[in-house]
Amino acid sequence: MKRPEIKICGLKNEAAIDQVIARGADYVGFIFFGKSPRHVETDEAARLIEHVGGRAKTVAVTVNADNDYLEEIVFGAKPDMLQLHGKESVERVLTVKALFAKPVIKSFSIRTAEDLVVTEAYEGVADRVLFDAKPPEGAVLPGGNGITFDWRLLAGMRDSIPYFLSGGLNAENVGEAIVKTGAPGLDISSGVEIAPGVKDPGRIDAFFDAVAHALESQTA
Ligand SMILES: O=C(O)c1ccccc1NCC(=O)[C@H](O)[C@H](O)COP(=O)(O)O
Repeated sequence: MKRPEIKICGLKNEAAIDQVIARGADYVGFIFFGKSPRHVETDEAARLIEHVGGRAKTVAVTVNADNDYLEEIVFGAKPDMLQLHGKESVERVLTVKALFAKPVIKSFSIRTAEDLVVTEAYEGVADRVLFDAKPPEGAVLPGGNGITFDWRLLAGMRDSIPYFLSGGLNAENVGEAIVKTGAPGLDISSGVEIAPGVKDPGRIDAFFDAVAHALESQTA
């Protein structure tokens, strides 16, 4: 089985960035959403992205951001990619790509099979898609809620589109997620934290160890 690409989201300091990259993260995500405990200001993100220094792809995660905010992020922080984690339409994704010339990851909230149907319209429009769990009613955050969805819904997705499986992944369940979905990408945030917005070295190591173990078991 091919090793899935791994994206660690919601990073806020150099030590956690260095650790996840050393352990093999392919993408590191920075949250630009004021209500999130993982939010980073643009100047802070610029420093962190400079610190990454090309060792992993850097992703700016935004939620229904307007052009002014995207411009501030793109030119201020200089991420490699934009993640659109709100209710951005196909047209909005096309506009963002045309205006800012950055690859786009479009996120979707998934609970039922119908939630996946709408994502088809974005094929060939978004560069990658990310399937996250639908937040609970009344949740403040559209992502980073640490909840899973029914991975069986992804049956048949294996080859059709490069996607990240996201939502509630952690060291305990990532092996099962890999086996059940064969996802080409995995995305995790709160599963490697000890408190909202606080990444934990032990949990980061446990997560990467669990991924390695699952892949070894597959090839054995
Ligand atoms: O993580 C946040 O606080 C967040 C806030 C607003 C929009 C998106 C956000 N996270 C985006 C991600 O890509 C997370 O990694 C994804 O939702 C999975 O989070 P988790 O279930 O905690 O692993």
